[in-house]
Amino acid sequence: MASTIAEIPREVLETFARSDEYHNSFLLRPDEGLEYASEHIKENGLMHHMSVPASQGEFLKLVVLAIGAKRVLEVGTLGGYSTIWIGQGLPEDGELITLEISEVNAKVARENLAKAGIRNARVLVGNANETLAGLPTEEPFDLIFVDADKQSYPNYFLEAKRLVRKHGVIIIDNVVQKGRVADGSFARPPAIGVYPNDSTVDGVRTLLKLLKEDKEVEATTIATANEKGYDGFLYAIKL
Ligand SMILES: C[S@@+](CC[C@H](N)C(=O)[O-])C[C@H]1O[C@@H](n2cnc3c(N)ncnc32)[C@H](O)[C@@H]1O
Repeated sequence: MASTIAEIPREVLETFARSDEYHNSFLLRPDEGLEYASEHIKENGLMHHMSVPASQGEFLKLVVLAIGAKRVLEVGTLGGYSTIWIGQGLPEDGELITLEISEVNAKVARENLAKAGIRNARVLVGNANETLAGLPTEEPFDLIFVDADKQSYPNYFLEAKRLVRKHGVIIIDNVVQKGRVADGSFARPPAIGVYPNDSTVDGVRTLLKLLKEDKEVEATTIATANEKGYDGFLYAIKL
C-alpha cells in the first residue's frame, strides 16, 4: 500500500516554491557568503538539498538575535549553510559549535565559514551521539539546532535538554516530512508485508512520544511549506 499523504502534486510543490520565493524577495538580503556556500556545497557534490531553505536560515538567525544567544550548538553541519546563518546572528564574542560525521562535509563547511567571515565557529568531526556525550554541562548553550540523522533524534533531544540553559531554545528540523510522520502507513521498523519502513519517520515519532511525557520542556511544531516541499521543525524551550 503506497502512502497517499506523502505524494504532494507537483503543482502544489510549485506553489510552495513560488510563494517562498516571493516572500524571500522582500525579506532576505543578498549575501555573498551564503551564495558562495550554496555553490561550493553543490560543486563538491554534497547533498545541497539537505541545507535549510534560506527562509529557515533567516529564522535561525532571528532566534539567535531575539534571545541574545552567545553560545550555540548545531548537530548536523553538512556544508555549513545553516551554520553561517546562525553565525551571522552571534556577537563577536559568541561561540558556535557544529557537529558533523563526515570529514569531507566538515572541510567544505570550514571553507564556507571562512569565506563568509564566521570566525567563532568550530566544526567537530565524529558521530554526534558520541561527541554530545563528551560535552560538559558547565557552559550551557542558549540555542541548540538539531538537523542530523533522524533515527538519533530521541538521543539528540535528551542531550540537547541536558546541554541547553534554562529557558534556552531547542530547534529540531524535519519533524513533519511531507506528512509521513503522521501517516500510519509508514510502519515502525521492522516493517512487514506491504508496509513501508522508514527509520527517519520512526525517530521523529519516538521523539514526539518522549515529549508527550516530558514536563521539563514546552514545545510546538511549526509546519513549513517552501521550495523543499512540506515539512516542519519543532521549537522547544527548556523550562
Ligand atoms: C540535513 S544535513 C545538515 C544540513 C545543515 N544543517 C544545513 O542546513 O546547512 C545533515 C548532516 O548531518 C550529518 N550527520 C548524519 N549523521 C550524523 C551523525 N551521527 N553525527 C554527526 N553528523 C551526522 C550528515 O553527514 C549531514 O551532513
